[in-house]
Amino acid sequence: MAAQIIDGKAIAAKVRERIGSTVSTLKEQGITPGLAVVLVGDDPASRVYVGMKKKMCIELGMYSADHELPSTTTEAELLALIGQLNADSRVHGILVQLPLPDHIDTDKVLEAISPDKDADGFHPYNVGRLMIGKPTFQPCTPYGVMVMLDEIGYDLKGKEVVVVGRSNIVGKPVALMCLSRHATVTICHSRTKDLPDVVRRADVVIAAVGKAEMVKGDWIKPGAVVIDVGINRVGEKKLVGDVEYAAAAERASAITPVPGGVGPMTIAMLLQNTLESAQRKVKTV
Ligand SMILES: NC(=O)C1=CN([C@@H]2O[C@H](COP(=O)(O)OP(=O)(O)OC[C@H]3O[C@@H](n4cnc5c(N)ncnc54)[C@H](OP(=O)(O)O)[C@@H]3O)[C@@H](O)[C@H]2O)C=CC1
Ligand SMILES: Nc1nc(=O)c2c([nH]1)NC[C@@H]1CN(c3ccc(C(=O)N[C@@H](CCC(=O)O)C(=O)O)cc3)C=[N+]21
Repeated sequence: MAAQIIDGKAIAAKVRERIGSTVSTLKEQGITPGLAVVLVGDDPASRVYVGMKKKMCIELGMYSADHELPSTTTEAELLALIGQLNADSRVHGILVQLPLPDHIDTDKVLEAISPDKDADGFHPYNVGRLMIGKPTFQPCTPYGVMVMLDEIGYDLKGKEVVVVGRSNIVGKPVALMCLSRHATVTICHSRTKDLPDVVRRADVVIAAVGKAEMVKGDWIKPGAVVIDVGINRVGEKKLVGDVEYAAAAERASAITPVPGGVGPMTIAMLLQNTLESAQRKVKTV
């Protein structure tokens, strides 16, 4: 049976529509949710993402503040900008696009962002909240994966989830979110033994490795759900995921495509986090 294709583009559009109407209500109360995006250097892919974020912010009626800095920006200059954005009452969410140039200490920068404006959910305070099961800002990509599973009505309780990849921005947080929904979770990485056999146990496979089509179709248990977070450029223009899509789609019950899967959800959830931040502020003033 052909797999259901989980249309991230369509689900993201739905999420944005909901955000848009809540933004209108907030504006009537005199609050415009605002997102600041900081880009250091001129990585072309980063530029594309930053452009998409800005466009969507404006479409939804949010305030958008963009800061594009040269790659020669010092750590002190970047920290000073973050200090300004922390203090700026128009800004409810701050995102510093990663990766940063090598001469800048990424951890230091992420920790400088006020935890109550941390739209990426990367600050140790928010990571800790997620760890103890009391999330405030949830990292966008894993949050988007959860919304996709909700959208297809998939209940994780008691299911075997195998996450391939253990990064702080995808693998670890997505594993914690599945755990909090009562899945039995295995996290794999570059030193995992017999990866194909581990993946074969999975009711849900979440691939976040960054290696084109490394998860093979015949590793997928028939009927499993496949979430492909990977974005790999092959050749000039083509994008592929971390999963061998065509072969996996023959066995899976549902699968996310690349492009048009998890990627668009990430941006939608960034806007959602900014909105939630503005809403929390309304409650405290
Ligand atoms: N769709 C979206 O919105 C987003 C997509 N991405 C994409 O997701 C992918 C992963 O990103 P990210 O988490 O940042 O990547 P990282 O490079 O930070 O992490 C990759 C992980 O994969 C593991 N790994 C590498 N090789 C293997 C292997 N042969 N077998 C098993 N595990 C392996 C690494 O293991 P170890 O820890 O042992 O080194 C590491 O834990 C990338 O393609 C990225 O572009 C990322 C963010 C958002
Ligand atoms: N502080 C920070 N937060 C991030 O969330 C962050 C980051 N830095 N650095 C880079 C990664 C990557 N990332 C993506 C977001 C959207 C798509 C996306 O929308 N992709 C489209 C394709 C877009 C294209 O054609 O290039 C899709 O999958 O359909 C992809 C990747 C966010 N990241």
